[in-house]
Amino acid sequence: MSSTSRWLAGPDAGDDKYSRGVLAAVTGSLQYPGAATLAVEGAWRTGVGLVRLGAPLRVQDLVLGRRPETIVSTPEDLGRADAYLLGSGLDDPAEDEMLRDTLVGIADSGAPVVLDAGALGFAMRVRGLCLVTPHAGELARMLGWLGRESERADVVASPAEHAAFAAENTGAVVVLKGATTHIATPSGAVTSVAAETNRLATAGSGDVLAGILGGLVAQHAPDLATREQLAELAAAGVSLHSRAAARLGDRPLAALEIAESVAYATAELNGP
Ligand SMILES: NC(=O)C1=CN([C@@H]2O[C@H](COP(=O)(O)OP(=O)(O)OC[C@H]3O[C@@H](n4cnc5c(N)ncnc54)[C@H](O)[C@@H]3O)[C@@H](O)[C@H]2O)[C@@H](O)CC1
Ligand SMILES: Nc1ncnc2c1ncn2[C@@H]1O[C@H](COP(=O)(O)OP(=O)(O)O)[C@@H](O)[C@H]1O
Repeated sequence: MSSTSRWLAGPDAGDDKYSRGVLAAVTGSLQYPGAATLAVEGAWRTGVGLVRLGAPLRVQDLVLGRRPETIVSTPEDLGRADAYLLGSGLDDPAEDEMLRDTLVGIADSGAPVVLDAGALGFAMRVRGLCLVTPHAGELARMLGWLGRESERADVVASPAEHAAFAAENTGAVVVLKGATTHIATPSGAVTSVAAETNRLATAGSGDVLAGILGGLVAQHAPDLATREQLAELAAAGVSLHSRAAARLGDRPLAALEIAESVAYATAELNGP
């Protein structure tokens, strides 16, 4: 079994929806409602057992219209999960005290967490395993919070080194997105995954990746013990995202198509 397909294996006869992993996502907002649909679709298509979504009512309705399998609630009433995805399409949680308290509670819970976009600021608070998924501009912002003032151009000029610095100083596994995605662990190891297609450069594509990573982390939460394993899972997720786009051919892509394609890309990567 390849290091990628190890993380993409399907259920066996003894499995049920709970043993296949429960992901709880706090994604989407009134400003960016669509990000929740993209992340939730990406997560479902990895084969996770159940996806819960905590979001405003309008966002819940949009997601249910697309994926009625999802269990929806407000963020405060999310319930128990094996892993959490926080942040894609989220307004700045610092502006909303109730939302911030909910995210702090999740960060403190010890469960594995994937942080994207509006929740990247929680990286230092997460007690369990933590994966963060910034693009170059977001990583520059994170580095400022860590006391290393940086511009997006600095990150682009030496991406692996900046990703490793952020990983070492937050304790999180950093997935620095781009045409080549650099995955850094706090010990300083960096794995680089070149995208199979530049068609991934489209709005919402990163929200789909966050959903994929959340879905995979939820499926493997019981056997994820180290940050090195989490980094290996992240590399598999990045390859899956890339394959999902590339298998659609060299044509313009919308992010939801990439999410839909994830299930078929899984089958391709797992081989016959
Ligand atoms: N359909 C959706 O709901 C989408 C939601 N998204 C969410 O949007 C939020 C912001 O993500 P970003 O990656 O845009 O954050 P960035 O930090 O790159 O940009 C923040 C804001 O700056 C502006 N901006 C930055 N670069 C620009 C440029 N070159 N030209 C014009 N405007 C520019 C945009 O208004 C943008 O929203 C995240 O929460 C993300 O998850 C995006 O993923 C796109 C799709
Ligand atoms: N030129 C490119 N070639 C290939 N993949 C890219 C390119 N630019 C960005 N990507 C990928 O597309 C996704 C974009 O994510 P992100 O920047 O968060 O956008 P969004 O916020 O719109 O979802 C990431 O997975 C990134 O690795």
